[in-house]
Amino acid sequence: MADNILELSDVCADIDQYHILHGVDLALPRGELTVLLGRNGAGKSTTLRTIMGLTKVTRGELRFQGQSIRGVPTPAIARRGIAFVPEHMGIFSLLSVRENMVLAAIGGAMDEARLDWIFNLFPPLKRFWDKPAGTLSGGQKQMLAIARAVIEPRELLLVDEPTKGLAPAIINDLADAFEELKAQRVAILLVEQNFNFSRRLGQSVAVMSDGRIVHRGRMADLAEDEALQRELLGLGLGAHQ
Ligand SMILES: Nc1ncnc2c1ncn2[C@@H]1O[C@H](COP(=O)(O)OP(=O)(O)OP(=O)(O)O)[C@@H](O)[C@H]1O
Repeated sequence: MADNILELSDVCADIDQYHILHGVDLALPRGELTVLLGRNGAGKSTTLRTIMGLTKVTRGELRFQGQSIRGVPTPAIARRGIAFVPEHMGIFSLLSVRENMVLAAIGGAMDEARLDWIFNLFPPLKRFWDKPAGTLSGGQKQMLAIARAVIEPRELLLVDEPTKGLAPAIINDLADAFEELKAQRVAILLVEQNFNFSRRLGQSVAVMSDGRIVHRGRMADLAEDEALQRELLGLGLGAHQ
């Protein structure tokens, strides 16, 4: 059997009275970056929130490191080693970059060596260390949000659309940082709409449609198959430029 860090089988989830996930089957290989693709409204963000225990699961099973996390409270899921960077990043605008990081570290103490590694990953955070997070650019805020998620060693990182609204140069810096996280063998589930970014980083890929996974495989195979991209994602030639 493949060595999967997280497995979802037949997961159904509701938001209020709405059925949003309709039987999600997903397996994340340990130490790999998996991209979750799909059109707007397919259920990608809801899948991440469901893994974190933030939606009501009505059917199915979620296993992290072989153990069920269905019904486990969100803080306990985080303590088991899953970090979540939501689309809106969850940083504190009025607090400094340093204060944001201190709040993210368990017990408030930051490991010096780990902080050096983070500064190397995201140099602007060192430059703006004592500045309010609200004064950072969009890309720098995204860097801070990811840095907060990895200030403690993590087994699995869930990141929702980190490139949304960012300029190409910053997207490139973010891609470099994800390469470094991959090199550390952190498993990552990345929700993305930017196919070029996804293609560069993804090892495995899953595609969602209408609350289900409709394709799972190697990213290299999907990247080569333009007909499949069109069928699954509606991508035109523009995605390949
Ligand atoms: N709070 C909510 N109340 C009702 N419906 C919701 C709520 N949040 C999401 N939905 C619905 O759930 C479905 C899946 O949304 P979700 O945000 O998970 O999709 P997505 O694939 O991440 O798309 P996007 O890229 O647009 O965020 C959509 O039809 C959306 O309208």
